[in-house]
Amino acid sequence: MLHSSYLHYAQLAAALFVVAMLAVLLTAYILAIIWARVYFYRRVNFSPDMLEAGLPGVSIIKPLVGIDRNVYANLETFFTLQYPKYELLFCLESDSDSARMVIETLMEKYPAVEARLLCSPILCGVNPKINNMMQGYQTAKHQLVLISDSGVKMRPEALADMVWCINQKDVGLVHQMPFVDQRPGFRSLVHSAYFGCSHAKSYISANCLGITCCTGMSCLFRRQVVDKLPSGLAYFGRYLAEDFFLAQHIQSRGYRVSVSHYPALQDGTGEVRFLQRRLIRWAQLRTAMVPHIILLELIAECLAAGLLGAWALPFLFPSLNPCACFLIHCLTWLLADYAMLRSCMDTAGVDEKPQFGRVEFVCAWLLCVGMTPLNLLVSLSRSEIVWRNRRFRLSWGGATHEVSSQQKLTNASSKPTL
Ligand SMILES: CCCCCCCC/C=C\CCCCCCCC(=O)N[C@@H](CO)[C@H](O)/C=C/CCCCCCCCCCCCC
Ligand SMILES: O=c1ccn([C@@H]2O[C@H](COP(=O)(O)OP(=O)(O)O[C@H]3OC[C@@H](O)[C@H](O)[C@H]3O)[C@@H](O)[C@H]2O)c(=O)[nH]1
Repeated sequence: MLHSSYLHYAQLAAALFVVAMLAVLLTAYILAIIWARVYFYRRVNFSPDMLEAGLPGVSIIKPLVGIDRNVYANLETFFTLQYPKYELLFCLESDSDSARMVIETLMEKYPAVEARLLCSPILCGVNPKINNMMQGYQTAKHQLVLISDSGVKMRPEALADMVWCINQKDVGLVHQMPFVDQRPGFRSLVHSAYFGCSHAKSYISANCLGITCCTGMSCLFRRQVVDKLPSGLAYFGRYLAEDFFLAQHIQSRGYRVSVSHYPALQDGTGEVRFLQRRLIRWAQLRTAMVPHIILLELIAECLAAGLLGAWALPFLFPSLNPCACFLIHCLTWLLADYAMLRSCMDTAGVDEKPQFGRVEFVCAWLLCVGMTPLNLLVSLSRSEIVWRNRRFRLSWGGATHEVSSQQKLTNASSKPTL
């Protein structure tokens, strides 16, 4: 008797906790949607003083391996940036890389843009992206450095925006929230539904709470802060999640990390299974660095939160039907996700009209809602990370070692710096 009343009180407490948690999640989600609607695509103007003093130069490092989808069109956007002073540093892992021809064609088409092609990666750690970028970093002329992944497209005004953000008080790093270039097709919609809904919700909430959450696909930072480390950017070569540690380092030096008004436009036309592999890899990185985060992510997802709600609400209000609670929860989540996606799109500009229908969106959304918890669970079951033909093993905290490499740095043995 005593035992069953304890059980009842424990269940009551758990149900109240779940309902309170769902209310917090919903409120946080609504705030994140409003934040995105107000913040993204806001036009900024440089102060006359700053314009008079001259805008700072930016060295843009583009690490490239092979040909990505739409590589020509995406890279071309870096030759047409509306910014007065920048250099492009294309970093290849070998001079026979297939991306070389594309870059040379673009360099010929835009001779006025300062651009260099580098093909001698510097082996300084396990992270192949850092190894590749170091050749550009060492020769970069400017104090502001932008790391920009190969598959990212840049709007003409985005670089100026990032420079404006980094010139705010105490800002040491500015990153673009990963999003997707709006293209027709179901694959692109799945990418948009993932990055514009579930990912945007976590990314924005974390950043608004002051939690370091920075993806290295597009981030601008002050070189002088990184160069305080004896080996500079090379220091982060020991981690696979160099972006997380870079942002942490910059914060530890007393600088703020801020989000650009323009999300990063990834290509998003790749196959869904590749997106899934990438998300599993990212989840593996997060698990190694901040293990408790995965539990939080799982319960902040639509399905888990819905199942918890479908138990807790009828427990508190026995007249409620669990199935109805679950369906209403999913519908609310779907509408919130759609609102978030629209907030991440430039509704007043180029993306004014979505290039997809409602039914298509619901299908893509269902796929993402099912895929996200599955990815998190798969990530927990794996001990090795595979990234572009290389296998790695992570230790708790994020330090990494390579298990095997099928694709060695071509120049590794011939350069004295390696
Ligand atoms: C409606 C509100 C829902 C809030 C749910 C918040 C739950 C998750 C909170 C933070 C997770 C953010 C994940 C963003 C995606 C990051 C993508 C990624 O994995 N990128 C990696 C590769 O580029 C990168 O190396 C990882 C960087 C970020 C890791 C995030 C660590 C956050 C640590 C937070 C710990 C305290 C959480 C307390 C939250 C209230
Ligand atoms: O072996 C490699 C792999 C990748 N890269 C470059 O690194 C960039 C990102 O590569 P991918 O697109 O494969 O990977 P992701 O988009 O998942 O990267 C992301 O996750 C891991 C983080 O360390 C990265 O900072 C982040 O950009 C590309 O520009 C790619 O060309 C290399 O230079 N060498």
